[in-house]
Amino acid sequence: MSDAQRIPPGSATGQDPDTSPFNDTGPIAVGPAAPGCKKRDPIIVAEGVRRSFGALKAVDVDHVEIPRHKITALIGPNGAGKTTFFNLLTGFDTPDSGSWTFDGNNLAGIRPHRVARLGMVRTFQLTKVMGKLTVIENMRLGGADQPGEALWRAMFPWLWRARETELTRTADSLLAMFKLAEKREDYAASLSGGQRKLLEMARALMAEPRLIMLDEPMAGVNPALTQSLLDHIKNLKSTGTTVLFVEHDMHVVRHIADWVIVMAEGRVVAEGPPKEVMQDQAVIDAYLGAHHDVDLGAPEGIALLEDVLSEDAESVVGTEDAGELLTVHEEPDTQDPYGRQP
Ligand SMILES: Nc1ncnc2c1ncn2[C@@H]1O[C@H](COP(=O)(O)OP(=O)(O)OP(=O)(O)O)[C@@H](O)[C@H]1O
Repeated sequence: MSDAQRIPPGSATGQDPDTSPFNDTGPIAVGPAAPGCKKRDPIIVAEGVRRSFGALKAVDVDHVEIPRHKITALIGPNGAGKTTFFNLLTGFDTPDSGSWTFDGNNLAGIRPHRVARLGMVRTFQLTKVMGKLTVIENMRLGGADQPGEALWRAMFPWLWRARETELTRTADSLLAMFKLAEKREDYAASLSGGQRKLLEMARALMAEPRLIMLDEPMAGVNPALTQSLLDHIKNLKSTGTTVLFVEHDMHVVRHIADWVIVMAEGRVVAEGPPKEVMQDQAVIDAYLGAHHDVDLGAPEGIALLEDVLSEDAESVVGTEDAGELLTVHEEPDTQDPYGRQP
């Protein structure tokens, strides 16, 4: 299925992720899963991407492909190079060598705002919302910037007003979905850490990305919001948006990821479907470390790991919000924020 058939993210509420046309369940990889394996339909293809800081090889990726219309988790121990890899792919940092394409476009050397305009948008581990702007002002800033917009605005102010009205309608619809409507006029600085994460994700969706990259979306999010954030991520996939996210909470990874890529010391050491990856010896050695004796292939092993994770303040495991993801959403939002008729 092509990206042209995508549904804008803001209009996803009420759609059942399990019946979405984008939920094709065929194999993701061509052949067996292995580090650097080829995908049937990759949206990102990265080749020989390396970045060192002094003697430290922070990223040393030979080849990796990110599958289109899937949720891919990038996991690995602290310092594995995950955020640096995100920074490189999105133009926030420059590699020593390497190339990568997004939907066939070569992105090496392309600056972050142009990467975003091409449809690849990211959020940050430490949110970058503008504290001195209100929530709605932050949202409007995220709207996809149209070519020649400044000129447009100066010469045809009435056209700009129409565009601003459209942006505001989209923003309000996304704020409602992310349960931030009541905070619309508040300064972003007054939001909790978790609410800022939601705002950053909602703002990223204003650009109607084809790929959204989320750096630790759950960190700092209160358990009451975690479930709805997980639902939003699943919903994005059902609208045809590809998701790549960095996450430490294995419970989250296991529940929402279609594919997992494991990094350690800058390299891709394993990849595959979540269940398989969590039984991989390289992952157990590199990532699960102290819990290497836990058998993740057995229910007892998983229960034991969940006990360990439940002691982690950021984990939803063991909280009342843990459990299966909701696939039925409260009130379907019949208003399309992009103004289209059903
Ligand atoms: N600007 C920088 N200058 C020097 N070293 C850096 C810089 N950015 C990252 N590093 C180092 O590169 C390595 C990879 O860091 P990175 O933040 O990408 O890891 P990570 O996998 O995202 O870790 P975490 O899970 O803790 O966020 C680390 O050893 C880090 O200290």
